[in-house]
Amino acid sequence: MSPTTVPDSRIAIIDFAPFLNGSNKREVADAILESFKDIGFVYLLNHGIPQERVTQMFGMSKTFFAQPMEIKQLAPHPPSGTHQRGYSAPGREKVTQHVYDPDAIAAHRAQAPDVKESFSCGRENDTVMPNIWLPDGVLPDFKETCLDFFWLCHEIGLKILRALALGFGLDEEYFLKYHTTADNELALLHYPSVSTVALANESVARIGPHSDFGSITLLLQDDVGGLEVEDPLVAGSFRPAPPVPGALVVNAGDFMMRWSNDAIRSTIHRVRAPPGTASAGHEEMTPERYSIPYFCCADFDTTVDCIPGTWSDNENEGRPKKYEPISAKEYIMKRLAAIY
Ligand SMILES: O=C(O)CCC(=O)C(=O)O
Ligand SMILES: [Fe+2]
Repeated sequence: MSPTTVPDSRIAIIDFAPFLNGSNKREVADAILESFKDIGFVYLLNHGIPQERVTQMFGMSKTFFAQPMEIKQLAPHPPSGTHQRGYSAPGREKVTQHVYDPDAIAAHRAQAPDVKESFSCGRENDTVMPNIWLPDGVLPDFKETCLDFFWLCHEIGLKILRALALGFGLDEEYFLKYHTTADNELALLHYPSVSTVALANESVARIGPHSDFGSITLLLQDDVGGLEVEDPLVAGSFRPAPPVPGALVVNAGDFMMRWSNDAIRSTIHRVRAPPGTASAGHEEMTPERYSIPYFCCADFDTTVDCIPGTWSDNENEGRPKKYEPISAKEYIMKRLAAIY
Protein backbone atom coordinates (compact mmCIF):
# COMPACT_ATOMS: atom_id res chain seq x y z
CA MET A 1 0.00 0.00 0.00
CA SER A 2 1.37 3.45 -0.70
CA PRO A 3 -0.73 5.76 1.42
CA THR A 4 -1.69 9.27 0.42
CA THR A 5 0.52 11.97 1.84
CA VAL A 6 -0.51 15.42 3.00
CA PRO A 7 0.46 17.93 0.28
CA ASP A 8 3.93 19.47 0.89
CA SER A 9 4.45 17.55 4.10
CA ARG A 10 5.54 13.97 3.13
CA ILE A 11 3.45 12.74 6.07
CA ALA A 12 1.25 9.73 5.26
CA ILE A 13 -2.51 9.75 5.93
CA ILE A 14 -3.49 6.26 7.01
CA ASP A 15 -6.88 4.75 7.74
CA PHE A 16 -6.48 3.05 11.14
CA ALA A 17 -9.84 1.22 10.90
CA PRO A 18 -8.45 -1.99 9.34
CA PHE A 19 -6.09 -2.28 12.29
CA LEU A 20 -8.79 -1.60 14.87
CA ASN A 21 -11.29 -4.02 13.32
CA GLY A 22 -8.61 -6.60 12.58
CA SER A 23 -9.37 -6.82 8.85
CA ASN A 24 -5.87 -5.81 7.74
CA LYS A 25 -3.58 -5.18 10.67
CA ARG A 26 -0.37 -5.96 8.86
CA GLU A 27 -0.75 -3.42 6.06
CA VAL A 28 -1.69 -0.61 8.47
CA ALA A 29 1.18 -1.51 10.82
CA ASP A 30 3.68 -1.48 7.95
CA ALA A 31 2.41 1.85 6.64
CA ILE A 32 2.65 3.53 10.06
CA LEU A 33 6.15 2.23 10.63
CA GLU A 34 7.17 3.33 7.14
CA SER A 35 6.03 6.91 7.77
CA PHE A 36 7.65 6.90 11.23
CA LYS A 37 10.93 5.80 9.63
CA ASP A 38 10.64 8.41 6.92
CA ILE A 39 9.54 11.48 8.84
CA GLY A 40 8.50 10.45 12.36
CA PHE A 41 4.89 11.61 11.87
CA VAL A 42 1.67 10.10 10.57
CA TYR A 43 -1.96 11.22 10.26
CA LEU A 44 -4.51 8.60 11.33
CA LEU A 45 -8.10 8.61 10.13
CA ASN A 46 -10.70 6.52 11.99
CA HIS A 47 -8.32 6.56 14.94
CA GLY A 48 -10.91 5.52 17.50
CA ILE A 49 -11.39 8.82 19.39
CA PRO A 50 -15.03 9.75 18.67
CA GLN A 51 -15.42 13.23 17.16
CA GLU A 52 -17.89 14.25 19.87
CA ARG A 53 -15.24 13.56 22.53
CA VAL A 54 -12.73 15.70 20.62
CA THR A 55 -15.28 18.51 20.34
CA GLN A 56 -16.12 18.23 24.03
CA MET A 57 -12.44 18.37 25.07
CA PHE A 58 -11.70 21.39 22.87
CA GLY A 59 -14.84 23.10 24.22
CA MET A 60 -13.70 22.49 27.80
CA SER A 61 -10.21 23.74 26.97
CA LYS A 62 -11.63 26.99 25.54
CA THR A 63 -13.82 27.46 28.62
CA PHE A 64 -10.82 26.94 30.89
CA PHE A 65 -8.52 29.38 29.08
CA ALA A 66 -11.31 31.97 28.87
CA GLN A 67 -11.34 32.19 32.70
CA PRO A 68 -9.71 35.22 34.28
CA MET A 69 -6.03 34.76 35.15
CA GLU A 70 -6.75 34.67 38.87
CA ILE A 71 -9.04 31.66 38.37
CA LYS A 72 -6.53 29.77 36.20
CA GLN A 73 -3.84 30.52 38.76
CA LEU A 74 -5.87 28.58 41.31
CA ALA A 75 -4.31 25.48 39.73
CA PRO A 76 -0.75 26.76 39.38
CA HIS A 77 2.07 24.73 37.83
CA PRO A 78 4.73 24.45 40.55
CA PRO A 79 7.97 26.40 39.98
CA SER A 80 9.88 23.27 38.97
CA GLY A 81 9.59 21.82 35.46
CA THR A 82 9.85 18.32 36.88
CA HIS A 83 6.33 18.62 38.31
CA GLN A 84 4.61 19.03 34.94
CA ARG A 85 1.05 19.57 36.11
CA GLY A 86 -1.44 22.43 36.37
CA TYR A 87 -1.67 25.79 34.67
CA SER A 88 1.25 27.67 33.09
CA ALA A 89 0.69 31.28 32.04
CA PRO A 90 1.83 32.57 28.61
CA GLY A 91 5.62 32.71 28.32
CA ARG A 92 6.25 30.55 31.41
CA GLU A 93 7.33 27.43 29.59
CA LYS A 94 9.95 27.45 26.84
CA VAL A 95 10.84 24.20 25.12
CA THR A 96 14.52 23.43 24.64
CA GLN A 97 16.29 20.87 22.53
CA HIS A 98 18.96 19.22 24.67
CA VAL A 99 20.15 22.40 26.33
CA TYR A 100 20.80 21.67 30.00
CA ASP A 101 23.35 24.25 31.15
CA PRO A 102 21.48 26.82 33.31
CA ASP A 103 23.17 29.83 31.65
CA ALA A 104 22.44 28.48 28.18
CA ILE A 105 18.80 27.83 29.13
CA ALA A 106 18.50 31.40 30.46
CA ALA A 107 19.99 32.82 27.24
CA HIS A 108 17.62 30.68 25.14
CA ARG A 109 14.61 31.84 27.17
CA ALA A 110 15.62 35.47 26.80
CA GLN A 111 15.55 35.22 22.98
CA ALA A 112 11.84 34.86 22.31
CA PRO A 113 9.20 33.64 24.75
CA ASP A 114 6.89 30.80 23.72
CA VAL A 115 3.60 32.68 23.87
CA LYS A 116 1.35 29.85 24.91
CA GLU A 117 -0.57 28.96 28.03
CA SER A 118 -1.15 25.39 29.03
CA PHE A 119 -2.81 23.02 31.46
CA SER A 120 -1.29 19.59 32.09
CA CYS A 121 -2.61 16.57 33.92
CA GLY A 122 -1.80 12.90 34.36
CA ARG A 123 -3.32 9.90 36.06
CA GLU A 124 -4.92 10.64 39.41
CA ASN A 125 -2.87 8.30 41.60
CA ASP A 126 0.54 9.55 40.44
CA THR A 127 2.73 10.28 43.45
CA VAL A 128 5.74 11.53 41.45
CA MET A 129 3.74 14.31 39.78
CA PRO A 130 0.37 14.62 41.53
CA ASN A 131 -2.34 16.41 39.56
CA ILE A 132 -3.13 20.03 40.28
CA TRP A 133 -6.82 20.88 39.79
CA LEU A 134 -8.94 23.95 40.26
CA PRO A 135 -10.64 23.99 43.68
CA ASP A 136 -13.90 22.04 43.96
CA GLY A 137 -16.83 23.94 42.53
CA VAL A 138 -14.78 25.99 40.04
CA LEU A 139 -15.54 24.72 36.49
CA PRO A 140 -17.20 21.58 37.89
CA ASP A 141 -16.89 19.38 34.77
CA PHE A 142 -13.29 20.27 33.96
CA LYS A 143 -11.51 17.59 35.99
CA GLU A 144 -13.80 14.76 34.90
CA THR A 145 -13.65 15.72 31.22
CA CYS A 146 -9.83 15.85 31.34
CA LEU A 147 -9.51 12.52 33.14
CA ASP A 148 -12.00 10.73 30.86
CA PHE A 149 -10.10 12.05 27.84
CA PHE A 150 -6.78 11.07 29.42
CA TRP A 151 -7.85 7.42 29.70
CA LEU A 152 -9.42 7.39 26.24
CA CYS A 153 -6.15 8.62 24.74
CA HIS A 154 -4.24 6.03 26.77
CA GLU A 155 -6.33 3.26 25.16
CA ILE A 156 -5.80 4.61 21.66
CA GLY A 157 -2.08 5.06 22.34
CA LEU A 158 -1.79 1.39 23.30
CA LYS A 159 -3.40 0.38 20.01
CA ILE A 160 -0.91 2.46 18.05
CA LEU A 161 1.93 0.90 20.07
CA ARG A 162 0.54 -2.52 19.12
CA ALA A 163 0.70 -1.54 15.46
CA LEU A 164 4.30 -0.36 15.82
CA ALA A 165 5.36 -3.63 17.47
CA LEU A 166 3.72 -5.57 14.66
CA GLY A 167 5.52 -3.38 12.13
CA PHE A 168 8.82 -4.35 13.74
CA GLY A 169 7.91 -8.03 13.47
CA LEU A 170 7.63 -8.29 17.25
CA ASP A 171 4.85 -9.68 19.34
CA GLU A 172 1.98 -7.17 19.09
CA GLU A 173 2.08 -6.67 22.85
CA TYR A 174 5.81 -5.93 22.96
CA PHE A 175 5.53 -2.26 23.97
CA LEU A 176 2.55 -2.79 26.28
CA LYS A 177 4.69 -4.03 29.14
CA TYR A 178 6.37 -0.62 29.15
CA HIS A 179 3.03 1.20 29.27
CA THR A 180 1.07 -0.36 32.11
CA THR A 181 0.86 2.54 34.58
CA ALA A 182 -0.03 5.35 32.13
CA ASP A 183 2.80 7.71 33.09
CA ASN A 184 1.40 9.93 30.36
CA GLU A 185 0.53 13.61 30.11
CA LEU A 186 -2.54 15.27 28.64
CA ALA A 187 -1.84 18.91 27.78
CA LEU A 188 -4.33 21.57 26.77
CA LEU A 189 -2.55 24.31 24.84
CA HIS A 190 -3.75 27.79 23.93
CA TYR A 191 -1.68 30.08 21.75
CA PRO A 192 -3.19 33.55 22.22
CA SER A 193 -3.53 35.92 19.31
CA VAL A 194 -0.18 37.67 18.81
CA SER A 195 1.24 40.28 16.48
CA THR A 196 1.81 38.73 13.07
CA VAL A 197 4.94 40.85 12.60
CA ALA A 198 6.40 39.78 15.96
CA LEU A 199 5.76 36.13 15.12
CA ALA A 200 7.29 36.55 11.66
CA ASN A 201 10.43 38.29 12.92
CA GLU A 202 10.73 35.77 15.76
CA SER A 203 10.60 38.26 18.60
CA VAL A 204 7.86 35.97 19.92
CA ALA A 205 7.35 32.25 19.27
CA ARG A 206 4.43 29.86 19.58
CA ILE A 207 6.44 26.76 20.33
CA GLY A 208 10.08 26.58 19.37
CA PRO A 209 11.79 23.62 17.65
CA HIS A 210 11.86 20.51 19.84
CA SER A 211 11.42 16.76 19.79
CA ASP A 212 8.96 15.10 22.17
CA PHE A 213 10.41 13.10 25.04
CA GLY A 214 8.10 10.11 25.32
CA SER A 215 7.14 7.06 23.24
CA ILE A 216 4.52 8.56 20.93
CA THR A 217 2.48 11.77 20.97
CA LEU A 218 -1.16 11.96 19.85
CA LEU A 219 -1.90 15.51 18.72
CA LEU A 220 -5.25 17.11 18.02
CA GLN A 221 -5.17 20.59 16.55
CA ASP A 222 -7.89 23.08 15.62
CA ASP A 223 -8.22 24.41 12.08
CA VAL A 224 -5.78 27.35 12.42
CA GLY A 225 -2.56 25.59 11.41
CA GLY A 226 1.09 26.53 11.91
CA LEU A 227 2.54 23.18 13.00
CA GLU A 228 5.74 22.46 11.08
CA VAL A 229 7.92 19.36 10.92
CA GLU A 230 11.62 19.27 10.07
CA ASP A 231 12.39 17.92 6.63
CA PRO A 232 14.22 14.60 7.04
CA LEU A 233 16.33 15.39 3.98
CA VAL A 234 17.17 19.03 4.73
CA ALA A 235 18.19 19.75 8.33
CA GLY A 236 16.86 23.09 9.53
CA SER A 237 14.17 23.25 6.84
CA PHE A 238 10.56 22.71 7.88
CA ARG A 239 7.44 21.45 6.12
CA PRO A 240 3.87 22.27 7.16
CA ALA A 241 1.79 19.68 9.02
CA PRO A 242 -1.60 21.31 8.41
CA PRO A 243 -4.84 20.33 10.10
CA VAL A 244 -6.63 17.50 8.30
CA PRO A 245 -10.31 17.27 9.31
CA GLY A 246 -10.98 14.23 11.46
CA ALA A 247 -7.36 13.13 11.54
CA LEU A 248 -5.16 12.53 14.56
CA VAL A 249 -1.52 13.50 14.16
CA VAL A 250 0.77 10.93 15.76
CA ASN A 251 4.49 11.48 16.12
CA ALA A 252 7.31 9.42 17.52
CA GLY A 253 9.14 10.69 20.59
CA ASP A 254 12.69 10.16 21.81
CA PHE A 255 11.95 6.79 23.41
CA MET A 256 10.72 5.37 20.10
CA MET A 257 13.92 6.63 18.47
CA ARG A 258 16.02 4.94 21.14
CA TRP A 259 14.00 1.69 21.13
CA SER A 260 14.38 1.48 17.36
CA ASN A 261 18.11 2.35 17.41
CA ASP A 262 17.37 5.37 15.20
CA ALA A 263 15.27 3.47 12.63
CA ILE A 264 12.38 5.74 13.68
CA ARG A 265 12.86 9.49 13.77
CA SER A 266 11.89 11.62 16.74
CA THR A 267 11.48 14.58 14.45
CA ILE A 268 11.94 18.18 15.49
CA HIS A 269 8.77 20.22 15.12
CA ARG A 270 7.55 23.70 16.00
CA VAL A 271 4.50 25.96 15.71
CA ARG A 272 4.74 29.20 13.80
CA ALA A 273 2.34 31.61 12.15
CA PRO A 274 -0.13 29.70 9.99
CA PRO A 275 0.67 29.92 6.28
CA GLY A 276 -0.90 32.86 4.48
CA THR A 277 -1.81 34.66 7.70
CA ALA A 278 -1.21 38.12 6.31
CA SER A 279 -3.03 37.51 3.04
CA ALA A 280 -6.01 36.07 4.93
CA GLY A 281 -6.74 39.46 6.45
CA HIS A 282 -4.81 38.91 9.67
CA GLU A 283 -2.13 41.47 8.86
CA GLU A 284 -1.96 42.69 12.41
CA MET A 285 -2.85 39.79 14.63
CA THR A 286 -2.39 36.06 14.07
CA PRO A 287 -5.52 34.18 15.18
CA GLU A 288 -5.42 32.29 18.45
CA ARG A 289 -4.88 28.54 18.24
CA TYR A 290 -5.81 25.57 20.42
CA SER A 291 -4.20 22.14 20.39
CA ILE A 292 -4.28 19.06 22.60
CA PRO A 293 -1.18 16.86 22.70
CA TYR A 294 -1.17 13.58 24.62
CA PHE A 295 2.30 12.34 25.47
CA CYS A 296 2.51 8.56 25.93
CA CYS A 297 5.57 7.73 28.00
CA ALA A 298 7.25 4.54 29.08
CA ASP A 299 6.42 3.71 32.70
CA PHE A 300 8.86 5.63 34.87
CA ASP A 301 10.16 2.47 36.49
CA THR A 302 11.18 0.90 33.17
CA THR A 303 14.43 1.00 31.23
CA VAL A 304 14.36 1.81 27.54
CA ASP A 305 16.83 -0.20 25.49
CA CYS A 306 17.14 -0.99 21.76
CA ILE A 307 14.62 -3.64 20.69
CA PRO A 308 15.59 -7.00 19.21
CA GLY A 309 16.30 -6.85 15.49
CA THR A 310 17.44 -3.22 15.43
CA TRP A 311 21.05 -3.85 16.46
CA SER A 312 23.74 -6.45 16.44
CA ASP A 313 26.89 -6.83 18.50
CA ASN A 314 28.49 -8.71 15.64
CA GLU A 315 31.07 -6.13 14.49
CA ASN A 316 30.83 -7.26 10.87
CA GLU A 317 27.20 -6.30 10.61
CA GLY A 318 27.96 -2.70 11.62
CA ARG A 319 24.77 -2.18 13.59
CA PRO A 320 25.92 -1.36 17.11
CA LYS A 321 23.55 0.08 19.65
CA LYS A 322 23.59 3.85 19.35
CA TYR A 323 22.05 4.37 22.78
CA GLU A 324 22.80 3.11 26.24
CA PRO A 325 19.80 1.73 28.14
CA ILE A 326 18.17 4.61 30.01
CA SER A 327 15.72 4.91 32.89
CA ALA A 328 12.46 6.34 31.54
CA LYS A 329 12.01 8.51 34.62
CA GLU A 330 15.54 9.91 34.53
CA TYR A 331 15.26 10.87 30.87
CA ILE A 332 11.86 12.56 31.21
CA MET A 333 12.89 14.45 34.33
CA LYS A 334 16.08 15.69 32.70
CA ARG A 335 14.21 17.10 29.73
CA LEU A 336 11.31 18.50 31.77
CA ALA A 337 13.70 20.33 34.09
CA ALA A 338 15.09 22.26 31.13
CA ILE A 339 11.79 23.79 29.97
CA TYR A 340 10.80 25.79 33.02
O1 LIG B 1 0.51 22.78 19.35
C1 LIG B 1 0.96 21.94 18.58
O2 LIG B 1 0.42 21.66 17.51
C2 LIG B 1 2.24 21.20 18.91
C3 LIG B 1 2.54 21.12 20.38
C4 LIG B 1 3.80 20.37 20.65
O3 LIG B 1 4.57 20.06 19.79
C5 LIG B 1 4.11 19.97 22.03
O4 LIG B 1 3.42 20.43 22.97
O5 LIG B 1 5.06 19.19 22.23
FE1 LIG C 1 5.93 18.54 20.50
